[in-house]
Amino acid sequence: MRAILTGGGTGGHIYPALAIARGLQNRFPNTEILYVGTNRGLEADIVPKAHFPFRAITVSGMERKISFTNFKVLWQAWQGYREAARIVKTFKPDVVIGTGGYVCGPVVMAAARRGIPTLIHEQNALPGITNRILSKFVDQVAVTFEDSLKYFPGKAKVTLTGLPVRPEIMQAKRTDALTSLNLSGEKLTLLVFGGSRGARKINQAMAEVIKKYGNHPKIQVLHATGQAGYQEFLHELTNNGIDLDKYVNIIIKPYLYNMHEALAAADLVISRAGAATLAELTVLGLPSVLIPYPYASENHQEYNARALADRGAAVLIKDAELTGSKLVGTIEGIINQPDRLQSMSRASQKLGRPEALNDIIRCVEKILPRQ
Ligand SMILES: CC(=O)N[C@H]1[C@@H](OP(=O)(O)OP(=O)(O)OC[C@H]2O[C@@H](n3ccc(=O)[nH]c3=O)[C@H](O)[C@@H]2O)O[C@H](CO)[C@@H](O)[C@@H]1O
Repeated sequence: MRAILTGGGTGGHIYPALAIARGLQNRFPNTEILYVGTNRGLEADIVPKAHFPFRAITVSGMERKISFTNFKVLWQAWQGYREAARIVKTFKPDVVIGTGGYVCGPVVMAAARRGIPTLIHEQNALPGITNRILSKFVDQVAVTFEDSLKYFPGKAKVTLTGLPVRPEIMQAKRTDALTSLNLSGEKLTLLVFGGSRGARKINQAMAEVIKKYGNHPKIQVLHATGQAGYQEFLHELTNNGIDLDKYVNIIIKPYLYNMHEALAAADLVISRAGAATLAELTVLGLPSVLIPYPYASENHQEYNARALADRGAAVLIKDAELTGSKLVGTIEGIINQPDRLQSMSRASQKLGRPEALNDIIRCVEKILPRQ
């Protein structure tokens, strides 16, 4: 079996593609993978490190208004299409799988035009433009959120699969995680982070939360500021008269490399609303306060957050409305009613899709020619 995976720009498109590549190799031993991306996207760095062969094509994103740059982009798209068509012709894949981002366009189109089975995976509740266009040409569309089904009208070929999460996230044990993170088993754990790069706005609001819960007998906080915001946040705390050395129940880190343990230890999560984060929260049935990143393309994080908030699994706070006191008030409103925490947790669990990877692989099987 030979498969081309394509998707790129940000980690949000690349990690699902890598998970699917590994899933295919487990299901079909001897699967040969080729990953097609661009040299400018993060995939050029991440994919070779994940030990998959990588080929780059020329392609870049359109501006959303008519401009000279767009003519250049169209010319590049045509070049990219020809490069993709050559790669598809020589690699002779049995299936081509796209996970979003501009680079998917020419690669998946080139395969579809040659009659090669194609599948795309959409991570967000509001689908990206490339996937919306490609959905008209591919054999299967796998989606993460029920809310995005309406953007893909060809029902027969659209399947709600969810987004694969890292295996260690489902395996981590709470008691081991608490010990490893130096947290207490007697306190309620608030886990706070702002997506993989952190979020300044969330950090700013957290100063008040830390002031409120510093040395609280029943509550502890694990907060990842993002690498870039760490020093600034520590200064902010000092300026607010907060001396972290005096608080035994507050842990501040630049980044959580052991997110599987942090999630296993958490009772309530405060974060942005990226698709991977939400897949992790729901697979574990974690309740959350979500503050969508407002500058994500077409504000898609708000749609992701609403998919949870509308079903009672999360409380949504708009970034523009976020203040320290609003965050404290929202947290208090949840943790002071034990029933609410539990009902949010049950609603979150209902949305979790621990079988996401297997379901995506089953979609691939459906379109493969009979062996
Ligand atoms: C800013 C932006 O446009 N982000 C988009 C990007 O997500 P992006 O990949 O930036 O963000 P996600 O929330 O999807 O994932 C963040 C990942 O980082 C991990 N993590 C985070 C902090 C930390 O300290 N340690 C750690 O391990 C989280 O567990 C999660 O697995 O692609 C996703 C899928 O298309 C979109 O839904 C997001 O909106």
